[in-house]
Amino acid sequence: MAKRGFGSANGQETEGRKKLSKESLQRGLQVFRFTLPYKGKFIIGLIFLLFSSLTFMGFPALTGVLLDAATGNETAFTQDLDLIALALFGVILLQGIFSFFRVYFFAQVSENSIADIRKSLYSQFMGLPITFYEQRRVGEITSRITSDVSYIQDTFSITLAELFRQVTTLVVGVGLIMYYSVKLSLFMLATFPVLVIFAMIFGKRLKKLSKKTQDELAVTNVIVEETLQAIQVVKAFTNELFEIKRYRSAIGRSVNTAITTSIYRGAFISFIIIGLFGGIILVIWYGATLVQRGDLSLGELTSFVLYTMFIGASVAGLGDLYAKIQVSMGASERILEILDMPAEQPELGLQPSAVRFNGNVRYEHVGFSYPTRPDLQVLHNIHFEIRAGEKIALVGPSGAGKSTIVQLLMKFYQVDQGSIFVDGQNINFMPLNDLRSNVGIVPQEVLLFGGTIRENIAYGRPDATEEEIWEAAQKANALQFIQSFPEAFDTIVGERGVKLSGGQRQRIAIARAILKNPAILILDEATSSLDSESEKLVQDAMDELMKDRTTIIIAHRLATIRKVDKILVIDRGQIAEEGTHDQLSGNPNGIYANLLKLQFNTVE
Ligand SMILES: Nc1ncnc2c1ncn2[C@@H]1O[C@H](COP(=O)(O)OP(=O)(O)OP(=O)(O)O)[C@@H](O)[C@H]1O
Repeated sequence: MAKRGFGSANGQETEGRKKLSKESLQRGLQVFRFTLPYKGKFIIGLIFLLFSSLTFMGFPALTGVLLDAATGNETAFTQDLDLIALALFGVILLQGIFSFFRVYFFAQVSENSIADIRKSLYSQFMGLPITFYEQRRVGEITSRITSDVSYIQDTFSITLAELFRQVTTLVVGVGLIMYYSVKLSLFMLATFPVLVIFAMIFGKRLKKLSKKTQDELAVTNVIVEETLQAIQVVKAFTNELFEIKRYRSAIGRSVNTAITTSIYRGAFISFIIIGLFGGIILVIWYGATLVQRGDLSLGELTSFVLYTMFIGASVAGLGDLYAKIQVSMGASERILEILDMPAEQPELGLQPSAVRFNGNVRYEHVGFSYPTRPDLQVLHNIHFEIRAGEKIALVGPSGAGKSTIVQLLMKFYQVDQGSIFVDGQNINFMPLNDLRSNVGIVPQEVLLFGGTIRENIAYGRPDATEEEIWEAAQKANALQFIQSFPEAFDTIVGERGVKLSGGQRQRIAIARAILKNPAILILDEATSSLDSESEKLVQDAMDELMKDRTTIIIAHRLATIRKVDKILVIDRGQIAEEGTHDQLSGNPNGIYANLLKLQFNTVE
């Protein structure tokens, strides 16, 4: 039952951490185009960042001067300890103020540009064709707008500033220590490469283990996600214990890996502590000998040691920043890849279409295979015509291609062979908005959005008035049950609301379609049968909806389609028979007559 590999959103984090190549960097950096509208604020933020980094670098120097003044060393620019201490306060105060503005301006840039990225992504999601969604998991797509975007947000708000700060610290710091003592600086810098090489080897191993821990955790999350989604199945098969055991052993594995990882992490941290502080002890020791020889003052040594610590911290920080940048470059590549995909209709208008069709539909020798399964031809030479206002029914065995025929009319997919015409116009050369706003659909499985019944009906036409909604509900035979709820049209439905029955949901869908008032209607009959009273209410509502509209009914119960103008029997992607109910049932060897017999017997 478990869908292995589902919910890979967690794995994405590590997956996306590719090595930075020149091309990936160039591509990834394009995400900065979203900060362009805020470049003024970005530059101001950068200036404050520079100020705050530089003032911070004044702190060790002044501390050294304070010590030199205290020990009566002539090199101090003043011997007034109070004044130097005040200057130290001043530096820290300035640093605090600059930091405030840096955070404030960077937040403005990052929040606004991240919001812009999210808006663009969502608009793009709305505009991408159905095939995009068929080739990807929903979890994978949503992680673009959730986790990938947050990686970039981190970059805009923290990582970039940190990078800038660390580099400034490194450059200015190395310059300053050179100024204090070239000898000591060279001695200090000689200890660094050793530390860095060790840290890199350790770090790599740790990264691998962390990935393994994450993957193990992802597996446990998949179990929770799946079983909670399909809790009814778990309970129906009394597999609770089985699932508990499965979850427990997955958790056990993840704990074991996490503990092994923590040993490495602990070792890594102690290495850094011992290595780094060991290095500092060496520097202090060598520095002390220089002080003893009179080559360096005590204050200078103190400043030197403080700068060394700053430099050490920024080198250590840079590795972490590099990893973060890798992740966000990966995330930005994935986001840009989606933004650069061709949308279904580039002209996606915000205005509803004003074009009104008559409803003449013609399929001319249509052949089709789904883009996801190009080797399987689903439709062959489908050829028929419906004149405005006529009603036709598509019948045939499951998997014959009935739904595919109507999906092509909505242009969810492009036909491979032949063409489809609406009012004599090839739908390939027609604005999608015009086409789809003239086609209404009442699907088999009605999906309601979380919200009120009113909102769900108004989905057919968001600008509908209260009276129109009321009228549509009445025509759809839905008014009675809606008014039986204490909250009537304000009743919340959907996942966290009242659960409506199949027949009630269908009538909401019919009310939606009535509001939309399309020239062409597609009725996909529900396979699960309703009780006879509900069935009659739904059927009456459908009859009302079909009035004066071209209608295509995907029929599962043949009793409901006796009055249609034409029945097309679809078999293995072809029109096997065509005619009225009387014509088709008169042919005892025909598929339709046999289907009729079969259903008749089943009903009996
Ligand atoms: N999105 C899709 N991608 C790939 N193949 C598909 C897709 N949808 C349907 N198919 C395949 O196309 C064929 C026709 O399916 P279709 O849903 O049109 O049949 P149907 O007659 O409507 O069946 P039913 O009565 O069970 O709804 C089937 O073989 C099905 O597996």
